[in-house]
Amino acid sequence: MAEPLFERLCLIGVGLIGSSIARVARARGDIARAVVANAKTPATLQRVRELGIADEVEADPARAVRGADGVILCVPVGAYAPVMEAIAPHLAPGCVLSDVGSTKGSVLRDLLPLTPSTVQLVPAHPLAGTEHSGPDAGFAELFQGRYCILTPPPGADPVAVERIAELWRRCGSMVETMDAATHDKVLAIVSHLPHLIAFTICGTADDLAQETREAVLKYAASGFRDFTRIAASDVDMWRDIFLNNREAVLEMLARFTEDAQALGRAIRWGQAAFIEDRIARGRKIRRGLIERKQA
Ligand SMILES: NC(=O)C1=CN([C@@H]2O[C@H](COP(=O)(O)OP(=O)(O)OC[C@H]3O[C@@H](n4cnc5c(N)ncnc54)[C@H](O)[C@@H]3O)[C@@H](O)[C@H]2O)C=CC1
Ligand SMILES: O=C(O)C(=O)Cc1ccc(O)cc1
Repeated sequence: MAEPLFERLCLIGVGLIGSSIARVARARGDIARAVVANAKTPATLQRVRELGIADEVEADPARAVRGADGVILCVPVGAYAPVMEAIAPHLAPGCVLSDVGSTKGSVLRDLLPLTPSTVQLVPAHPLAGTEHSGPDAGFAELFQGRYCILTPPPGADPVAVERIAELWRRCGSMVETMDAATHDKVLAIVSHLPHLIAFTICGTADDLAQETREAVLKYAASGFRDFTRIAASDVDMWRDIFLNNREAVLEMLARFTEDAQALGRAIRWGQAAFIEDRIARGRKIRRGLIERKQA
């Protein structure tokens, strides 16, 4: 077996993503010699102890990071600033600081100014997840065959970047690198806008008159059901994503609204060719995605 990448890997937050990393580390043995878990609530800490997925469980984030050569923030992105304030003075020299957050410009904004010069910041975002949250929701196979995007700041130490890249490869992921602004634009359209639409459509259905709403729930076929799956996602996490990728989400929402209104107009005026074109584009994109997966 290869040498562990980290002697002491500290996970701040052990929900779906943090506990999945802990599970992979436990299952493989070549990611960290010891995993230290920190969480906000005593209930989560207790559950992590019961699950036996970490070597140490520590309630105080400042104590948790002491002596760690790797630290990964696995909390909602809105919690980064206060968490970083608490841990920054206690990060060991030479430590690699990473994260798994869904927005990346905000990570540089919140972490870089407080990162000691002896610590290397290498942000990451595994494009893998579910609508479930908490330590019980995690599983070791979550990252397998999925992309993980690294957004190292300009001038990042290539050795530190490679260490985080190798961590994700050992989790089964395909690693890509891009700048934070590009990441945030791409994710706004492929992930953040679809969630915004799902939350909204469920709210719209819920606002309908009692009678209609009941019929919607009773006859919910796959279209509406697919939206309800992602609309079941964690409230804190998604509030923080929207607030921390504001510009890109609003830009994609504006484009989407314009396009949706154009389709609405075509329906109003009976423009069959326009409607057919929009549907055909959707089919083409879906086919392309499936072909890429099979290739
Ligand atoms: N859920 C998903 O599908 C994915 C989530 N992410 C990102 O991963 C991060 C974690 O998400 P999940 O594991 O899904 O969330 P989760 O809700 O399952 O777990 C979050 C953890 O953070 C802790 N926490 C929350 N607020 C905190 C605070 N103020 N201070 C300290 N700890 C705090 C919670 O106690 C919990 O242990 C988020 O930044 C999210 O954007 C990235 C990829 C996929
Ligand atoms: O459950 C789903 O469909 C997801 O889209 C999961 C997800 C949520 C947030 C991310 O930043 C990445 C993946």
